[in-house]
Amino acid sequence: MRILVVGAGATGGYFGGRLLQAGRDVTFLVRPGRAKVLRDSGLRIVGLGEETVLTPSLAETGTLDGTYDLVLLAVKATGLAAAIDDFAPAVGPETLVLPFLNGLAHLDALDARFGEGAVLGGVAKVMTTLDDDGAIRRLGPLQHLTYGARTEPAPPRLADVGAALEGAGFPVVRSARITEAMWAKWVFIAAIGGINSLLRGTIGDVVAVPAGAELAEAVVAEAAAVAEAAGYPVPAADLETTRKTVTDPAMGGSSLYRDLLGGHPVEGEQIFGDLTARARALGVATPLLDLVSLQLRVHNHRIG
Ligand SMILES: NC(=O)C1=CN([C@@H]2O[C@H](COP(=O)(O)OP(=O)(O)OC[C@H]3O[C@@H](n4cnc5c(N)ncnc54)[C@H](OP(=O)(O)O)[C@@H]3O)[C@@H](O)[C@H]2O)C=CC1
Ligand SMILES: CC(C)(CO)C(=O)C(=O)O
Repeated sequence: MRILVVGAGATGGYFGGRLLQAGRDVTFLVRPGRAKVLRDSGLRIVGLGEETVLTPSLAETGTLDGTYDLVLLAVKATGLAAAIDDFAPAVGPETLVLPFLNGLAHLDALDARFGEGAVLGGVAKVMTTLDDDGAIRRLGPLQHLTYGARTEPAPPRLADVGAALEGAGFPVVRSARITEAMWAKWVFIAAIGGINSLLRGTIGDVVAVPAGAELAEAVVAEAAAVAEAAGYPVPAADLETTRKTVTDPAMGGSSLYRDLLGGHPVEGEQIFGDLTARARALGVATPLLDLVSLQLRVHNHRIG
């Protein structure tokens, strides 16, 4: 199966790199800056005692000249529209697109361009970031992909997707309820990122002070209430994982918090603006998440 990874950053670079290591047919679609780093230094995965250097196959944007079987999409939401235009030449009648962006907003844009049947649902959990020198740094052991069809019947090539992703050194789950899984991840990331942003600290910082853990639980409860009202209640085990994570003294920050601290644009509208808008439409009060959403809007406005 020919796989095109769009976004060779912390998420796409990590999972794409693992697939490459496992011998899969992987090409990374990259823009000139990232292409230079990957050509000069290789695709490096570091941290947790690892120093892996891979030689990836690259396609620069604007040079795609054939279709792929599977597109793994891992760009920031802020770059989604441009990325869609850039990888569109790789999408033929049989291509499946598997996005790993947080939230659900990206699905509308992908469905509109490629058709709902071609767009799978996906959830990535991984603790990685890009170092200043372009290496993909693991910050913790978490690594997990979930994927599934959003349409009935499932696309015939879904089984091939499983075969392509499995056995590459990270757990992969095919979900029959992928939209529910995406909501559960949305609650997870909105809770972690919301707590980080609201209190300007890691989860460890927050739970170290009196009333910190209570605030963390309150943010989880708000996000979970929206998912429930939307018809996708977070399964009890996932909710428990989220609660444990946001009260874990060893837990750090989300990628959104790292972007916030670094003065970069954040996925505020996609993770919080969309969630709070849905909450309002459903009659669910989300005062804490509203504040996060507004705060991130101000941040994005300030940095321009
Ligand atoms: N980091 C994490 O731990 C996790 C992140 N996520 C989600 O995954 C998504 C990606 O995040 P993350 O990996 O952190 O982001 P990064 O910024 O690390 O990586 C995004 C990559 O996409 C590339 N890119 C952007 N536009 C294009 C384009 N048009 N063509 C080719 N490449 C492009 C960027 O390259 P360039 O150098 O050219 O800008 C960059 O390398 C987000 O929605 C995030 O919320 C989900 C789970 C975990
Ligand atoms: C919390 C985490 C690491 C889980 O994958 C995440 O999604 C992010 O930082 O964006």
